[in-house]
Amino acid sequence: MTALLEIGSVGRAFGGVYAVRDVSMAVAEGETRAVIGPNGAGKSTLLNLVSGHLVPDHGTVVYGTGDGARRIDRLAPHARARLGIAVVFQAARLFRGMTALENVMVGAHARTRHGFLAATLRLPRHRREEAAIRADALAALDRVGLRDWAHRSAEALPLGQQRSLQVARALCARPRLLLLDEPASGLRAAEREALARLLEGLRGEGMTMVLVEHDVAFVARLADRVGVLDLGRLIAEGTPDEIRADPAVVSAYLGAEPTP
Ligand SMILES: Nc1ncnc2c1ncn2[C@@H]1O[C@H](COP(=O)(O)OP(=O)(O)OP(=O)(O)O)[C@@H](O)[C@H]1O
Repeated sequence: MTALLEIGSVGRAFGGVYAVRDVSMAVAEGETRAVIGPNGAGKSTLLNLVSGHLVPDHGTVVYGTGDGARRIDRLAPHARARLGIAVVFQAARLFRGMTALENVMVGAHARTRHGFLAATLRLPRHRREEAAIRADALAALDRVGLRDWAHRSAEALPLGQQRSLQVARALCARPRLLLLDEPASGLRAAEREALARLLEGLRGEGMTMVLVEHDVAFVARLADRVGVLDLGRLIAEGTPDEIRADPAVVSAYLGAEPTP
């Protein structure tokens, strides 16, 4: 197995209390890895340690393969984004007053040389790049089923489609590693189904994903392997079937003893 992401004994405390404690995890290239656990288990904290929105108190985060593998745990989020790490946040971080298309185009600017400001100023030499980004953004919208919404206001979209829009924005940055923080939370059954299909499609294309979730059924369907956090510690790791049969997981996460 070639690991694309290797988390080594990371710890992060808030006010003296560890939210993530001594967690190690290797995610193979092309793998879909889920991280589950009860409220406050440290799932979002762990994801933020990978995205760069938090820096670990100790431990390492190594990203890349072969000669390209490097420590990223001190890099700022935008630097990690440039290396190919994209995030779909739980709360829709959409730019208000912008269309769906414009919101997705912002994602593509993470990988371009000139950046968003230069593009916004519409300097002549950026116009060609801008046209390419626009085409990419339209393709990403198409990919997530939102092509017809391209010119509508992003904030007018229902929650499920706002989530899909965030996936489109992340894809437009052409990520090598996609991090998703509770993507199914708050979605209605039909929206959840649409999202699961979209993520299954990405998985089929070999995208490496780390997915933080509450919903065990959602995870079981998508993940190659599942890590279970409880009180900041990784208490189990395995395939969805192994995890569901693990007594430690059943008692910690499902809050019940396994039935005999
Ligand atoms: N910025 C912060 N400041 C203080 N405490 C924090 C911060 N972020 C997280 N924590 C604490 O760290 C612990 C883990 O939180 P985290 O959000 O990572 O858990 P989680 O598993 O994602 O929970 P949930 O499923 O409820 O989102 C919690 O006790 C939380 O209160």
